[in-house]
Amino acid sequence: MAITFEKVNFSYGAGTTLAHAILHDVTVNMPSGQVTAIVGQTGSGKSTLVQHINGLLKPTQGRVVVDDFELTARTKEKQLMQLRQKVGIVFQFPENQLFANSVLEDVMYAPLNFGADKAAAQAAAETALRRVGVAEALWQKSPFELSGGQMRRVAMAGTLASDPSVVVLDEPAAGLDPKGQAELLELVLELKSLGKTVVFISHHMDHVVAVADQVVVMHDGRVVAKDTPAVLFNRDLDWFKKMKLDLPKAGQFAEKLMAAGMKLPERPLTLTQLATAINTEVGHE
Ligand SMILES: Nc1ncnc2c1ncn2[C@@H]1O[C@H](COP(=O)(O)OP(=O)(O)OP(=O)(O)O)[C@@H](O)[C@H]1O
Repeated sequence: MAITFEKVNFSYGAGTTLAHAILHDVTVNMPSGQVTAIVGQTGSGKSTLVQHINGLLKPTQGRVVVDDFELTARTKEKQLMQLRQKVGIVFQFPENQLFANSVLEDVMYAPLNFGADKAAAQAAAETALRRVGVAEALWQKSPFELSGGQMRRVAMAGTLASDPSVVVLDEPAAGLDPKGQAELLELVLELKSLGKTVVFISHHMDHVVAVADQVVVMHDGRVVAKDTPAVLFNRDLDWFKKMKLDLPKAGQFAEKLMAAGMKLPERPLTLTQLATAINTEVGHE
């Protein structure tokens, strides 16, 4: 499912004296079945942008089209269920997304909410928990007894259990160790191989190099570039400094991949290749 932003402007508190304009004339498309990474310095509007994809936020002006669904300032709350069935989102702070007494119950919520019966919801939840690597021993525990990395995986399973066509991940690598990061990237590639459209926000340029088909760069609420990683990371260093993006690390990562005999467009990588490359890059956020 393709996603298109057309001249989207967004202000928190629109129409009040506290209006705070965040997105300015954002026009960008995220092609169906591909992985789009959103990068940009902190506060550049990345989370605000992606929260438009499932209608958590609505454009103050302009429109967002997801497949055949059109989201505008006039879209009614009750129409949003249709959009939310297509789009699953995992938030930056996944603990805010967990609520039930047990991990399994938590992950069953979305399929139940979208009309699955209990047996089907449980089967979907179990498949999703296995896919994201949550051990069966944890399924009856309270989600709040888990580590940050485990909570993130449960939140991810909760999103995948209803089999959305579009998966949006807001900084999914936060709180994951290098092995977890490599597994996450592998999951992103697996979602792509299942035909899903994946949008992920990242501060890890190495992750972006590894899995993104295209990279959207945000700066002060505007989209300032949309390129393939190979084209983007060949830009002039001063441009990256201006955008406050950590290119040297991405460059080193790309060099390491190439030294290991891989060309940038040559993907997917294996889990071992990703883990090796990421392990040598530990130390940044
Ligand atoms: N609920 C809100 N009300 C008012 N302003 C907000 C709200 N949420 C975010 N903002 C402001 O919007 C701007 C963009 O925030 P956003 O979270 O979209 O940036 P980001 O690029 O995702 O940042 P980060 O990388 O730190 O997560 C920031 O100036 C932030 O202070």
